[in-house]
Formats: sequence, C-alpha cells, structure tokens
Amino acid sequence: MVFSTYIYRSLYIIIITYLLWKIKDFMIKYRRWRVATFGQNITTLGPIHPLWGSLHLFHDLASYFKLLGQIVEKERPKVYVYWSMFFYASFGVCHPDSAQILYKSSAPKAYGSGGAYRYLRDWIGDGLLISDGKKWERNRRLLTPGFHFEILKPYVEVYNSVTDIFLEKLESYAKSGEAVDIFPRVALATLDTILRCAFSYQGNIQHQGSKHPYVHAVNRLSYLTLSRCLKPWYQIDFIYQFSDEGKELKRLCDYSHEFSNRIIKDRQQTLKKEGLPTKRHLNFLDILLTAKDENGIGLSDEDIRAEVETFMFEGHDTVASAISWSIYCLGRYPEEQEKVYTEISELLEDGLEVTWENLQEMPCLTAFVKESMRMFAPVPGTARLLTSPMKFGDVTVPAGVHIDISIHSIHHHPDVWPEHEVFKPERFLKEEITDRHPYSYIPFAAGSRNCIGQNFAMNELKVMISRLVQRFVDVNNQ
Ligand code: HEM
Repeated sequence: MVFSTYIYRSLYIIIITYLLWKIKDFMIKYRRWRVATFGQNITTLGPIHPLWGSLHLFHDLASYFKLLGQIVEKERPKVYVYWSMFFYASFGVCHPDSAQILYKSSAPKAYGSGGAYRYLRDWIGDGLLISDGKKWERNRRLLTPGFHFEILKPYVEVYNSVTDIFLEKLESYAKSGEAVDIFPRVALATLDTILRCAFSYQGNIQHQGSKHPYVHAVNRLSYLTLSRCLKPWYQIDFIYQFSDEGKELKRLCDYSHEFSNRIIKDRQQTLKKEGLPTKRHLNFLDILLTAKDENGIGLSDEDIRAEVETFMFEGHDTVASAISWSIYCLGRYPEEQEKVYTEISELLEDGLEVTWENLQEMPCLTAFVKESMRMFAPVPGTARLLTSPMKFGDVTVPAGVHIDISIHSIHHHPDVWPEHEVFKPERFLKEEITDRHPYSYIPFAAGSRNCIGQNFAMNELKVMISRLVQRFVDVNNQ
C-alpha cells in the first residue's frame, strides 16, 4: 500500500514536472513569436484576431494565396507572418531576396505539426524530398547520375508512346466537341510515364485508369495527404490514426509499399540472372539498385523503396499540374497558341514523334511552358524549419518556426515581374532573362535542395505539349 502510494506520487511529480517544463518551453517560444510579430516592422496577413489569429482570414490554400497576393501587391514585403489561432506563429517569404537567403541556408525541411513533409513520411518514407543531413547528402550524390542526359535521352521514346495513348483518348472528345476535364487524364499519362521510367512497368495505366489498384492508391494518397494538412484536428496523430481517413491512408500505404517491394525484388532477381542492361535501357530502379558510395556501400532496401515512392509522388502530380496549366494557357491565350503551333509545325513533320534533338529546337514552346509555370506554379510553395534566427533585411525571424517560401507570390512579385498578371512568354527569351534576379523564377526551387527531376520534367512537358499542339487546336477560349 505504502509502496504503491509512493509510485503514484512519483508518477504524479514526473507528469507535473513534464507539463510545467512543456509550458515553460511554450511560453519562451510564445514570447519570441510575439516580439517577432509585434515588436518589429513585419507584414501580417491582415489583422491578428486574439483568438483565431489569422485563420478567420483564409480557409484553404486558394484563399491564403489570394490574400497574400493582395498584400504583396500593396505592401511589397519580403517577409510576412500569420498566426494559427492565438498560439502558433508561422512566417513566410515572398520576395526573391529573402528566398535567396533561405534557399542558400542549411535550414532543414519543416516536419513539425502543420509541416506538410511530416504527413508524407508514412507514404514516401525518408527519400530525397524529406531526408536531411548526411543521409540526404549521400543519397543525392548517388542519385544525381540517374538524371544525367545520357540516362534521360532514351526516356523521350517513353514520353512519345505515353503521349500516343493520351492523344488517342482525347480524339473522341475532339470529334464530339464534348468538354473534358483534362487534369485526371494528364495525371494518368504522367503516372504512366514515371512508372515506365522508374520501373519499366507497363501496366496499361491510361486504359485502366483508377480501376488499376496502384493508380487508385496513388490518387487517394495524394488527396489524403493534402486533406490532412488542411484539417487542424487531423494533425494530432492519436486522432488521425482512428479516423476513417487515417485508416484508409494506412491501408493504402501498406499496399503501395507492397507493390513497390514486389517490383524491386523482381528487378533484383532479373539483374542477378541477366546482369545490367546496356545504358540505353537503364531505368531509375536499376540506378538505385547499383549505386555505390565511395566506400562501395549501396542503398538499403528501405532506402530504395523510399526513393522509388518519392519519384512516384514528386514525379507525376507536379508534371501533371504543369501540363494541365499549360493546356489551359493554350486555350486562354490563342495568339500565343498560334505562335507555338507555327514553331512546332515547322519543326515536326506531321504525325512524327519528337526526338531528343527537337527538344533543343523549341524556343517558343519552351518560353510558353516557362511562362505557364510562372503564372501557375505547379508547386506553389515549399517550407523550412529555422534552427537559428534568420535576418531578412531589418526583420528577424526567430528560431524554431516554420517558414514558407511562397513560390507563387515570388512569381508575381511586382518588384521583379512588371505586369505580372499578363501572360508574356517572351519574358523567357534570352535577352529578357539576363538582368533578372536569380531567385525570381523558381518553379523547381533553388539551391542545393532544388528539384533533381527538373530536366526530366521539362522534357516530358515539351513532348506532350508539342504533340498536343501539333494534333489539336485548343479552343477552350474563356
Ligand atoms: C513540373 C514538374 C516539377 C516541379 C514543378 C517540381 C518542383 C520541385 C520543387 C519546388 C522541389 C523542392 C521541394 C522542397 O524544397 O521541399 C522539388 C524537389 C524534388 N523533386 Fe521535383 N518537381 C517536378 C518534377 C519532378 C520529377 C519529374 C521528379 C522525379 C522524377 C522530381 C523529383 C524531385 C525530388 C526527388 C526532389 C527532392 C530533391 C532534394 O531535396 O534533393 N520532381 N521539386
């Protein structure tokens, strides 16, 4: 009896001490956030409500970017702050000068609550996108050769054959004049591409659509991850794991890991039996399976799976978004469509595939695609965690906070983009580019953590858009 009272008392003291320690920790951070918000000249996203913080001013990503856009237009800040309720401050940068400081620093990815990367981890593991420090450095070094142009060159054939199916699927809509929601079709095509390039997997993806269990899993996983970011109550793991969405996510992650593991194992056995194919037929998986560091040590099975799933996530939705917005711009700006059409029809013979050499001969289309990505950044923002205070001009952002890099706002900052709402591909012709701030156009981020797949993505985009323009006239003129 005496002994159990002693245990209870000790437990009670431990819990109270822990709570007090947490409260003290929070109060120190809270005071720092208040000083950073109210003690210096920093832009806030509208007035901060004592209870809701900034949350009453926007309710989803679109309204957040709209509000931010209005403030950037009016006040032209370099840094801003908003509060989630009364107890949590988040900061953001929206000017190329501040993006340069942040991207050049070694600030890690933002994992804490509210950090999107944290919710991706169950699915894509500790791959390049999420990992940090020594692990990231080593894996980035091992994977970089996989994006060398010699490896990317043969993928042009893959982009062409995926585009053949994509165009064939659009044919009936073009004939009937029926409207078609383009994004899901493009997303199937880009998933088909990445599966062929990463695994050499030919799964009839575009014909089966979401009836294919892996397509269904990838689509739902993308949706569930975003949905979790937008629902504050799902940010508590305990609640999330018992929710319907949390259970579905777990089931789909298990399936996706099993799918990848199976393909990895099959490929390992084939390589063992047949040896490495000639360079021309190497896929990303071959590169991952054979990569070795300076000590002759390769990637573990878990690392390989994480990288493969990272490519699946990063390499299909982003490209689908870029292609879909480019198609939207073709319809929205018919005079620009005409210029692209003229260039492509002079370059490509009717019905012929795009070659690797052709990709270097499309200045007009390249500028068009770049301007589409400026107007509608496929990845509108990234985020970092500040491990030490960082100074942006006369504003200091304290350590321990998330800081967004609003790519969308940087692409529309009036200090660097005059008439930023006007669609002008000529901004990306050579002579226009020379004087521009190096961090003013960053669809693929910048610095050491920039997008490893950017050339892969640009090539895929150019093949799909040029073949689409060659085949159809987009009259979606709204
Ligand atoms: C238009 C298409 C694409 C866009 C706009 C895009 C954009 C980005 C951005 C903004 C980042 C930085 C993320 C951050 O800082 O947190 C990034 C990183 C990354 N992207 Fe892409 N991406 C695209 C296509 C691809 C493709 C096709 C692949 C792979 C085949 C890919 C693989 C990656 C990886 C692995 C990273 C992490 C790199 C690292 O941290 O070392 N991306 N991408």
